[in-house]
Amino acid sequence: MILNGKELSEKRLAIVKSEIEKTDLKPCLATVIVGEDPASQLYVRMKHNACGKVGIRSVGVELPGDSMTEDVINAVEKLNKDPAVHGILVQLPLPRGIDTEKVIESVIPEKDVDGFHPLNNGRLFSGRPDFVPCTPGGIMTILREYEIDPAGKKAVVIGRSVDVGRPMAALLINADATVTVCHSKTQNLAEETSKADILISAIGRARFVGPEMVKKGAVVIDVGTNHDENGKLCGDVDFEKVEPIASAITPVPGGVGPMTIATLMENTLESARRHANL
Ligand SMILES: Nc1nc(=O)c2c([nH]1)NC[C@@H]1CN(c3ccc(C(=O)N[C@@H](CCC(=O)O)C(=O)O)cc3)C=[N+]21
Repeated sequence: MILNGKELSEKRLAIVKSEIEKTDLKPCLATVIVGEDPASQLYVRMKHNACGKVGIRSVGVELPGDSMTEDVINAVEKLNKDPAVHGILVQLPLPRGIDTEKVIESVIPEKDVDGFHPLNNGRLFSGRPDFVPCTPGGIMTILREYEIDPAGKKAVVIGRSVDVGRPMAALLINADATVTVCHSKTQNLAEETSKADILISAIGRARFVGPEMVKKGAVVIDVGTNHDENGKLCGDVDFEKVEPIASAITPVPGGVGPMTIATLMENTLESARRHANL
């Protein structure tokens, strides 16, 4: 079975749209982008497009690539204080030289629709999540909508990043899975991944996960957005070879990526609701 993130994201976006139309909420997402990385510009554009589709207002702050940490924090603090702004997203990665942790901590947790602030992280890890990071949040929505219950299953996450691997592990723990987190220092990765009932790959290497790493009947979730040697967009998983042995698998494109954006819209709507005490 192919887990159609594109289709599911459209369904979720339609729900967000109708919720906004039903209320007189005027949700607003602010994005902050530093420098001119074309991939980051593309992602931010996609987020603004999604806002436009569902009726979320969006404002974009663009700072030069040679900005100092303080400049970025100043921009964030303006948005913190602006009552019309409900969500703040600082596009990552930030240019080298900028203290990413400091910038993330400058976003007030109430507007942290990315779920990257340590307070929201801590809440997630203590089992009382508030804003959940959009990629792992979107993956949990995929699992729920396709009625894949992680409870009691063995889940293996490859990657331990703050934006994907770590919160993914926390969400799966909260959903009663038995969770293993693998990373660059893991010895015998294939031995670990082959035990997974649910395998989540967030490595960032084109077609790295082959069939020898996957148990027959496993659910395979591919977070990778890579380009292969021909410049073709592909995931971490060798889809052609893994799809036949998986019971369910997300494609790239059209899997996790669109769900990331849909979850960002949901988080922004939720923030606007709270702001209005609805
Ligand atoms: N503060 C912050 N929050 C993020 O959520 C964040 C970020 N920084 N930095 C970069 C990553 C990456 N990311 C993606 C979102 C959508 C797709 C997506 O929709 N991809 C399409 C394909 C798009 C294409 O054609 O390249 C798909 O998979 O179908 C991919 C990647 C959000 N990120």
